Amino acid sequence: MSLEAIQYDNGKLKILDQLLLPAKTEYIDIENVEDGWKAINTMQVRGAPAIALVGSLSLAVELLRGSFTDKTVLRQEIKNKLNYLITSRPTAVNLKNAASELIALANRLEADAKADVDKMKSKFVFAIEEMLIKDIADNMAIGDVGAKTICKKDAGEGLVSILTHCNTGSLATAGYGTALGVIRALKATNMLDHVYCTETRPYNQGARLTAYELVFEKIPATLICDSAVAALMKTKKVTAVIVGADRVTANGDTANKIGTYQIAVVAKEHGIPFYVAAPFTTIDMSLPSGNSIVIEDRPAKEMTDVAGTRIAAPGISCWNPAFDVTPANLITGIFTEKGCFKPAELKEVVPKLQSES
Ligand SMILES: CSC[C@H]1O[C@H](OP(=O)(O)O)[C@H](O)[C@@H]1O
Repeated sequence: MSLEAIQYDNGKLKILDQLLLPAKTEYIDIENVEDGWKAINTMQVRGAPAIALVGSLSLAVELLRGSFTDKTVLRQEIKNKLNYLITSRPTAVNLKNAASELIALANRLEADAKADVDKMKSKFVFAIEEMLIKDIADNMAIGDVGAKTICKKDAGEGLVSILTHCNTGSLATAGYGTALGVIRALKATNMLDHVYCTETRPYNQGARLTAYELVFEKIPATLICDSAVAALMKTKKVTAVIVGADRVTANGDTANKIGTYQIAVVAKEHGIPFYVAAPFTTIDMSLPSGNSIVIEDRPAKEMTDVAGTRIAAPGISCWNPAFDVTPANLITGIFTEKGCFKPAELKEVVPKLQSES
């Protein structure tokens, strides 16, 4: 059983407070949208897919606690709450996509003369619960696509060693993970030799979360400093780099955790393939390139303090962007549940696949 970032059962929502990991495993109740917004904004829960799920589920639990007599009032309430939720963190596209789909669903349900307001609410909540189940299935498919691609193109005769950055596992999704899902799939097919995970300063998703997941599942792994990536590639075997994504634009540029861009540059220098793993809906065709992605700035305190103790010199100014953008020319392929695509293929394949779904 993997570590569960989200526990949802019949209208009750709990999240694992990831700010306390790995020292403490503590779940907190999410009873409404305000709780959901705060948990996402403070990064008690994080990871693009998990953010979308917790935001949507926080609305579901709030609606289940409330009662409505009018479908128009319910639809407007849903729209207001979702537009508020997407202000919690701007860069990852998953919550924005979920909000757009759920607002469109609310409009359809309001227009459905056969559904009264109670039926509208129950159908809306059921749709959110289905998102949770779909996320788990999609993650398994991403893992399968990634593992098969790497085994076919990069493994050669031997086992593979993978470098990953940040956390993209069960603590960032509803289950198997994205980049870490590919690693799990490689392990499951006995193709994995070793995993290197970066600390991922300043929130330390790698040291605190990815290392925790890898140790928990007895996956052979080594933690490295963010600054050790080039030396690792120069001195040890790295078959491929696999990272997650918060948003992929139409030309294949990808926003991901700060530090991803420099890993891609160093991978190019060493001739190591660089893959992105993400749900298909992370591809945002409305943005032509990475220049259009809003990059979230986080508080300086997340850099200057470690475990509540200040380590940076008082008075120093800080720049703490949560993400950076890796240009498409540094990306070998993008693993999604619908297949592996080269960045240059997106403009052609994405519209076709979107029309099929
Ligand atoms: C599958 S999670 C995608 C993405 O989210 C992480 O960012 P954060 O921890 O700030 O939410 C990181 O960029 C992961 O790659």
